[in-house]
Amino acid sequence: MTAVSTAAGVDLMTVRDLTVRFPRLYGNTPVVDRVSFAIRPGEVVGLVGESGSGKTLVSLALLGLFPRGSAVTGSVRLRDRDLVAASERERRALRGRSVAMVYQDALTSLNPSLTIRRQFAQIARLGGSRPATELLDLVRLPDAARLLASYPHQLSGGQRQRVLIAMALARDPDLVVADEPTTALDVTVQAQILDLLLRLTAEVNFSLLLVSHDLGVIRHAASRAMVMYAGQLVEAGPTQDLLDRPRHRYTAGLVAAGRSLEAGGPVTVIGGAVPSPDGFTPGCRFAGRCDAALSDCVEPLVAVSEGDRWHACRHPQGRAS
Ligand SMILES: Nc1ncnc2c1ncn2[C@@H]1O[C@H](COP(=O)(O)OP(=O)(O)OP(=O)(O)O)[C@@H](O)[C@H]1O
Repeated sequence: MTAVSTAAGVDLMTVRDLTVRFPRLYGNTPVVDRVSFAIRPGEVVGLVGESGSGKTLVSLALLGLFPRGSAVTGSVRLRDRDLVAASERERRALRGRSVAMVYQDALTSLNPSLTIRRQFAQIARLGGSRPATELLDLVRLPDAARLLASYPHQLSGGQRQRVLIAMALARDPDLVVADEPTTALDVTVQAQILDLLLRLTAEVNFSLLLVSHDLGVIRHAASRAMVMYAGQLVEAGPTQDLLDRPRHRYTAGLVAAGRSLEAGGPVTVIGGAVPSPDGFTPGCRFAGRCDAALSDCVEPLVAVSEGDRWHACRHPQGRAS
């Protein structure tokens, strides 16, 4: 495992040996296994990995969110506070203020029965330091009066995602965790939202952890990238180096899979790492092999080892044999 280490005292967030288990489900087998990295102020870091590799659990841990039934060890230090050791009350106080999250699907993240104005008001009650109109301006949403009076379903996907980003910035966080922030959007809107997020990191001055299965997004946006596989951080480093000269064979597989997809090549096999009482079982989460065409696939790109071979993969459900 390659840990990212930076000079002590400079880092904003330092994760050391973060391990997450679900004892009642998987016994002693961790689903996140001794993950260590650091994020510096103002830095954009990419986190990639196949479905089920642990990206979301790591992202949530940065907000001090630990799912029910999980047993968490290691440390997640935000400046001088350890979120793992902190009480739930302390974690709640830090959440949103120091670290905020932008989720993939704005439609489900926003409350469908409240106007955007009411949703901003709720955040203001939690201690939001910027008025809604200023936040909407920041995310380049014109016509604030009309927008604030709207319900989420009355906005376009891109507008909703901008609203979500505005809400994440309401309390001036030091770190924003964006979990697949553009995946649910049209391709042209994806690029706009990504560029907006990047511009805001400099303008508003926050660090960004960008979780994505899309290597193009990571290459474009992140100066440093980390790769997760089966719960472990298997490789980390400057993005360009990591993607051009991957050292870990999973990263090499992921890069090759990405190229195959870009070239419009066929998508062959789905795979994943399924935690079981005996440890991680490499293989498909749903079934064995699949020769589905790309157009039949519905899940984000993953790559999988099958012996020494690596494959471009998408969701094969219904097509697996
Ligand atoms: N609340 C939970 N209870 C039990 N197991 C969980 C829970 N959350 C995650 N897991 C398991 O932990 C592993 C890592 O999950 P996680 O959601 O972090 O993966 P991921 O890399 O974010 O995947 P995806 O890209 O599909 O979102 C998976 O095997 C998942 O089934």
